[in-house]
Amino acid sequence: MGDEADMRSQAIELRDVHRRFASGGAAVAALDGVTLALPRGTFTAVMGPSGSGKSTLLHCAAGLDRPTSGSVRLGETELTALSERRLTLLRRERVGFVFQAFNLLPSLTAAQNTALPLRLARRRVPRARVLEALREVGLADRAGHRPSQLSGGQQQRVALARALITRPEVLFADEPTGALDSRTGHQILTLLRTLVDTGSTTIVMVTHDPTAASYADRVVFLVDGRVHGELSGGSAREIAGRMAGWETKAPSKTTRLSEATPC
Ligand SMILES: Nc1ncnc2c1ncn2[C@@H]1O[C@H](COP(=O)(O)OP(=O)(O)OP(=O)(O)O)[C@@H](O)[C@H]1O
Repeated sequence: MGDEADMRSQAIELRDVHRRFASGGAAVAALDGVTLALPRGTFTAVMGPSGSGKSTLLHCAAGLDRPTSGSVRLGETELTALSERRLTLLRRERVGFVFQAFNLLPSLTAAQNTALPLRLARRRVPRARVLEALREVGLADRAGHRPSQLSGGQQQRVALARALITRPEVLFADEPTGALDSRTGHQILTLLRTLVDTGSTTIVMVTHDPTAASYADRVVFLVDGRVHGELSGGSAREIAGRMAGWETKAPSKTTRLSEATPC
C-alpha cells in the first residue's frame, strides 16, 4: 500500500536508466544506471560537469529520447513501452519544455506562439486561456508583440506561457536562464518557483549555475552519467562547493565500442 501510494505521488520515476551513444569508434555511456524519483509539485535542479549526462537525462525523462535500457515513468505511464506516435502525443499533452534558446516563431505574436501547442494538437484555442497563460508569466499586455519586439526575458516568458498552455504534468527546463542577464534570469527563476509553490506544477531544470539551482527544492548531482548525491534546500554557495571538486575532473566514461554493450 505504502509503495503504491509512493508510486502515485511521483511525477517522474527513472529506474536503472542507461543511455549509450556510438561516437566514432567509441561508445559513450551518457547515462550509466540512473535511478531517480521526482515527487509531484517539486522543483528539482540537475547539475554536473559538462558532459555528465544532464541533457540526456532530461531528454530521456521527457520522452524526447529513448534509454538504451531501464524504465522511465511519467505518472503511471511507462514511456519506454510507447510507440513513437503515442510518445509524440504524450510530449504534446503531458509535458512542457523551455530551452536556453527561446525557440519562438519570429513571424507569430506572443499570443500566437503561446497557442501553438494547442493548435498542433488540433485543440480549441480559447483566447481567454491564451491570455491567462500570458498573464501568468506577467505578459498580458504584450500579447500582440512579435519576438523581435520583446526583450530576452520577455521572450523566455512567452516560451514559458507556451509550455504551460497545455497544463503539463511536468515542465522540463534546459538552461532556461543561460541566455539571460542575472537580473532577468532571477525574474524567470522566481516565476518558476512561484509556479511550483502556487500550483501543482513539477519542474525539472538542468543548469550549470549554482544560483539558479538554489531556487529548486532539491539539487541532484550527476557525474559521468551517474547520480552522485543530492542537496535539499542548499544555498548557491553550498551548491557551488559541491560542484567545485567535480568541475575539474576529466571525463572517464568513453570506452572502446568493443568493450561496451551494443547501443
Ligand atoms: N547524440 C549523441 N551522440 C553521441 N554522443 C552524445 C550524443 N548526445 C550526447 N552525447 C554524449 O553523451 C555525454 C553526455 O552528454 P550531455 O549532453 O547529456 O551532457 P551535459 O551534462 O548535458 O553536458 P553540457 O553541460 O556540456 O551541456 C557526452 O559525452 C556527449 O558527448
